[in-house]
Amino acid sequence: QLRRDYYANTCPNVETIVRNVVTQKFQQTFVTVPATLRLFFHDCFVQGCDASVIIASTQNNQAEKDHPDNLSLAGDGFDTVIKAKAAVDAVPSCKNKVSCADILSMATRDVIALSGGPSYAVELGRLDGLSSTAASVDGKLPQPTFNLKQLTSLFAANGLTQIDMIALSAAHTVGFSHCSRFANRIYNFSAQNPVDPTLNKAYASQLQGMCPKNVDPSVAINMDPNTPRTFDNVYYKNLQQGIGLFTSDQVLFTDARSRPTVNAWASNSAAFQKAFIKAITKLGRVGVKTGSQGNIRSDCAAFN
Ligand code: HEM
Ligand SMILES: [Ca+2]
Ligand SMILES: [Ca+2]
Repeated sequence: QLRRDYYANTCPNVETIVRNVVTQKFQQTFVTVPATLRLFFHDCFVQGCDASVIIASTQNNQAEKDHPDNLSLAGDGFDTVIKAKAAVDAVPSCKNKVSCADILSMATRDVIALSGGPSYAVELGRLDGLSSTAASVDGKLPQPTFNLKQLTSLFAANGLTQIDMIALSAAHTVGFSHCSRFANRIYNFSAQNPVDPTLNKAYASQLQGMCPKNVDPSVAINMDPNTPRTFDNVYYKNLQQGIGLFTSDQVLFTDARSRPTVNAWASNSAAFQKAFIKAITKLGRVGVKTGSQGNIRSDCAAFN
């Protein structure tokens, strides 16, 4: 029931308003890109794309954003949505007409384009959800230690195919990770191999240099060491070289069932972009709320 022209009558300029805010925020900090993109993913996989992840905790409710899997969501993603919402609501005819879930979908489309990724038309018409609990996040988000089967089944639970999963994983072509998320691959990996043998040797020593054993837990490193600020298919070229940061990245090349797709997209950026657009459009349809299942929040971080 999502439509491209959902706001044509109520707020015809909404896409321009959001894009202007996102562009301004992007000029202030590149972190806007990965932060917004990951926020969209973590929203859609928990209770659907309904901005439940943006709700702040209160005395009576521990919200999704305070679940351990969401604590590393960067503040700039939340800030982008809050600022875009304020700009939309500053237009009298648009006030309280556009959902936070749709603003996050538009902002995600915009950050992908701003960082060199594909442009696409975004579907609209999501309502904002009426609940957000930390408990509801349990088991809903993929872990960096996941193997192909685990990744595929979690994405399948959201109506996404293995191909969609491989395409969406390319989001790791931008952004940062804290050292703890892959430390198991560079220290004490197994009895036979102190370092994960699927990791490129030079990259492994580089990672050990940036993430020494007792590193400050706030240290974060680029996930794509080659083009960290460009949304591109270098993600797949890296995997071919053993330069996938997480087990869940590298397994896409290590596992013979997904390797052909990685190889195809490493050598064909247009094919990757097409698959990515298809997959992120499907991601945006997950668990969409309509009618009495949701509403339009006046403050994205609080229920009305
Ligand atoms: C396939 C399974 C996935 C796993 C296991 C996974 C796991 C992770 C982990 C552990 C981090 C590092 C967080 C930190 O230490 O701060 C991360 C970062 C990130 N993830 Fe994923 N992720 C997956 C899929 C996705 C998808 C589908 C998207 C978006 C479409 C996405 C977007 C991002 C972005 C943009 C970052 C960087 C965030 C930043 O720099 O603030 N990830 N992911
Ligand atoms: Ca959600
Ligand atoms: Ca890149």
